[in-house]
Amino acid sequence: MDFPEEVALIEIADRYRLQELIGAGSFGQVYRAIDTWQHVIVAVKLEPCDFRVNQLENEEEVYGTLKYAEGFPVTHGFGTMDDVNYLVMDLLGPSLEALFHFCGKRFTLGTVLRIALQAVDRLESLHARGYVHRDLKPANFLVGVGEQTSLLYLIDLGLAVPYIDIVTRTHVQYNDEHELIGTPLFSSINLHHGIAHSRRDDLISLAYILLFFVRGSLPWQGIPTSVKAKRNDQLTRAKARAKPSQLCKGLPTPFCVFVEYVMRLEFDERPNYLYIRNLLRQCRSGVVSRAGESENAYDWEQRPEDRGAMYMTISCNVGSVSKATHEPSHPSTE
Ligand SMILES: Nc1ncnc2c1ncn2[C@@H]1O[C@H](COP(=O)(O)OP(=O)(O)OP(=O)(O)O)[C@@H](O)[C@H]1O
Repeated sequence: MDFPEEVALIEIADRYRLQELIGAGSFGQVYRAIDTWQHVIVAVKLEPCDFRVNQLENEEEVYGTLKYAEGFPVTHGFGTMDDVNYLVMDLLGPSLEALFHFCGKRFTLGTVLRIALQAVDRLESLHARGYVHRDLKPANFLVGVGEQTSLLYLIDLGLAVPYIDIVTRTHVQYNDEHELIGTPLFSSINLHHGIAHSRRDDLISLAYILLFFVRGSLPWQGIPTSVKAKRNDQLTRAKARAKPSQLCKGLPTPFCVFVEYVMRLEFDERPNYLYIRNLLRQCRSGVVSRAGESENAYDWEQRPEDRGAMYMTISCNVGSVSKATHEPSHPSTE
């Protein structure tokens, strides 16, 4: 489908009139749109049918299994129009990537822990349905809109795959011949070694994301992230050198215990989400009692007068600092 300059001329499925581009990744473009039947605003993700790998159908299917789970957008339609696949879903707010930039590229520990507790819940929900996400990064966590601005959503399930074999109902077999999929900055060392992605790798990515938020950077940032083996060796070595105790320097002990725990998980081990939540809660009670920090505000909510400007600045999440490696045969974007 050739897009006219004026996107507002495009109506998807004779119903969803595109208004504005609000996000773009390696796979598709996401538009704010108006549902002309229900008169509500929605998000429409578009993916060219002739794209090298079509993922939108998979994404729709995985969202379908999460219909009643908190913190995942509800989908309202999927189909093909001309040569474009479309997925209609709830419109959400800015991503943690955009909010991180808005807050000067660092979050306080209090905000990181609030994010962490919700993110663990999202992963538990997804894993309970038999899927691993495989592309966790700040751009894939969004806050809600309206009454839901405190709720963290997990999106972009196009790369999600089952970790349970549907025939045998057992965990998929260990295999170390996989290409790296996902976002190299946040991928676990297991994935650099070619090991199949399992639940532990989602949790390790989450740990890296949280460390990135609270430290402002990761030690291996800046190392080129091409899938070419040699360059990944460099990245793998840098990750291996960074011990949890160093990564967590200055952070409360339970946070370090959490990072060590997820890094020690076995390939097919069920993570103890309750244990993780308890560790994070222990950190949180320390933070709240020490700093007298407001229980209910994220960093980006601290100055309500900035909120309008914030939404103006970050309403268009086009582009991303951390792009994914989605397909083995194509080098990752950096
Ligand atoms: N439901 C939504 N509401 C509001 N914004 C959204 C929604 N879904 C996606 N976005 C925005 O669009 C961006 C790209 O979306 P998404 O990650 O689904 O696309 P992608 O092509 O798979 O991206 P990537 O290549 O980064 O994996 C998101 O980071 C987010 O900013």
